[in-house]
Amino acid sequence: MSSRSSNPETFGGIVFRIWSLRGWVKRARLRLKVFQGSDIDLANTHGDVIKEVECKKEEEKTGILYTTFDDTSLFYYLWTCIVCLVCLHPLIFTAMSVFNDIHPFLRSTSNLNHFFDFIFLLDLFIQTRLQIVENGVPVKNLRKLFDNRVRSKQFIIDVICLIPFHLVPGFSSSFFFAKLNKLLKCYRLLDFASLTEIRTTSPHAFRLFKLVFLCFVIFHWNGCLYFHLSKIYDFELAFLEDWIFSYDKIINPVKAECITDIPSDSGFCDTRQWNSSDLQDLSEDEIQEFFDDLMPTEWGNKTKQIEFTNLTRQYVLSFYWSALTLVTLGEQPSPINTFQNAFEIFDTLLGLVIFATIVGDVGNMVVAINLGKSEFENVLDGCKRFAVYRKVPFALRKKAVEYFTYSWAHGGAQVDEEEVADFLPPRLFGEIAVEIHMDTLKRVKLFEECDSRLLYELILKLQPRMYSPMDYICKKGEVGTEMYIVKKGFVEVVSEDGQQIFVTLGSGVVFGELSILNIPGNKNKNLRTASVRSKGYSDLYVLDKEDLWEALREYPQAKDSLIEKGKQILAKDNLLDENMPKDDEEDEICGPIEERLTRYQEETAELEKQIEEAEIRIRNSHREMKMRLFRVETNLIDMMNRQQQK
Ligand SMILES: Nc1nc2c(ncn2[C@@H]2O[C@@H]3COP(=O)(O)O[C@H]3[C@H]2O)c(=O)[nH]1
Repeated sequence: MSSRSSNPETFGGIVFRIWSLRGWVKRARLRLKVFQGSDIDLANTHGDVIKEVECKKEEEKTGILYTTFDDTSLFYYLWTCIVCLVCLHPLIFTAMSVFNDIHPFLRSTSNLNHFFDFIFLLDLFIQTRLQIVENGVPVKNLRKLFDNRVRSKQFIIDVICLIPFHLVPGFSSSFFFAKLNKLLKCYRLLDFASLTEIRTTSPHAFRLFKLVFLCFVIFHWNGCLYFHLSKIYDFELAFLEDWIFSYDKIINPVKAECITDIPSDSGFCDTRQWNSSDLQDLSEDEIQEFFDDLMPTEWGNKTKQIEFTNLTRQYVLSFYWSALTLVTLGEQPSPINTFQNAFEIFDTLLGLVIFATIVGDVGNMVVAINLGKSEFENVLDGCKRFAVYRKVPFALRKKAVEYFTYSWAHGGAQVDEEEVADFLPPRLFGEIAVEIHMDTLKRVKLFEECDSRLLYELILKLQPRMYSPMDYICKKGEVGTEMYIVKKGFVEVVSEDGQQIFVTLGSGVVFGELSILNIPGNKNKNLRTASVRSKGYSDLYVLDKEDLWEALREYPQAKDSLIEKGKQILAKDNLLDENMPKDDEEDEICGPIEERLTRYQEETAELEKQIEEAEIRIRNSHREMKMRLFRVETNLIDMMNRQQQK
């Protein structure tokens, strides 16, 4: 008996031990993770490593069966365009099925539906292979992509869209209900919009198109709903109720033609002035009688023919009613019963929202389109006000205004390069800058043999600047602080009084380098050796002396080659004295000793600050480490105590 009763106890004990051991392992792993911080990733356990290797193997497989799609690729964009075009079919024709005259067309094109379903099916497949980004890396593993898609809401929508409701009894008789599920696929239009937004170079035009399209869809559905309601009310009542879609609107123009054929003795000769309001006092039966008696047979037949034959007219009038109501322009026939009132109220509210959205959106777009221009105009106005306030001579004021006009016309003020540079990562902006400026820099003879890495460094430091006609860029005898590269236009090297032109420099030429290169033997030292002025409007790149030297410090060979070329120019002008004692180069580059001392002081202060911060960080992490160690130790002791107790 005792052995029997001890058995369950032993079993329970074993289970308990396994359970507590599992708990301990779990906790220990968790603590290890906390202790080790983010450096150790527990996902790299044996099982996960095997999984990852399998994933990698699968990703490496090639061939059409293993293709995945990148949502930023051109292929995916074009495919989205195709799907969106197919989506337009249910979006337009589901609502239009309220017009009976369109049914023959819908029946004749029913074969196309299979093709559209095929496109939707293919889209569902492609979506299951759409790459996702995990930890910044695109995932290409098919199983992962499939699992991810299947778990998304869009997958459910895609599946619902593929249900063939036209085969389901009860739905098959109505095009509207048979196609209703396909409308869900219109979420792909949003995908198309966001993809286009990224790709387009005319975002404002696209946003305007999007707005117009949205309005069209809302007007379209509202117009079709209005026509459907009129059908429910029965069109004949339109003679009594102006609100309902009236054939009168269709018939009147044709009626005018028919009336000419009506015999004068038919008692219907005054029909030219005929108006539905004349019949308002009559009952429905009386109206019917009136028409049965008075209308000539020919006219009656013609009216019947017109009924439901003029689809375009029906649609256009319904759309027109819808657009007028939704943009709350008014002047629509008044509703006469509660439902019509409710419908009108709903439409008016919807219209107000749409109207507010349109006005707001269009306003924003116009502001965005003109933002650059209005900012530019503000600056120009400010400049004019300043010139008037400071009594600037008319000729100078004119010159300033002309400069503004030229810089606007040549796109200088339209793009804020600094804003773009701040937003983009430095490397990427560097690549863009290289692409833009390299062409000019390569044409510069001075940089012909320069290391391409030096050119890259220089490009990032170039500043664009524009000069007006006859503007002096530098004057002889001034201290040189920057050098220039002509991007566009011409500059003239002239004598001090500006009367004699020595040489005219065009695109790709460098000037102003002699006074900043600290060429040994330069008689003018760091002073400009000539005056330079802009011939017409000229676009220049400006390179600061400090920036040039900072770059040259890293590339001594390039520095030597630049100095050698400078020497050649100076020798040509007899401005080079090889016997001149060599200045302390450091002094020349870095400025006078006081300046250098201030700079060193600033740099030391900055370094001290950094060291202090680093010390604080080390102390904090030390304290944290100690606490973690303490916790681990306590846990280990607890655990060992518990083990001993057991
Ligand atoms: N002195 C001189 N300078 C020239 C000539 N052609 C172009 N320049 C440039 O004019 C610049 C004037 O300023 P810098 O002396 O710094 O550098 C000079 C040269 O880069 C020339 O024939 N003589």
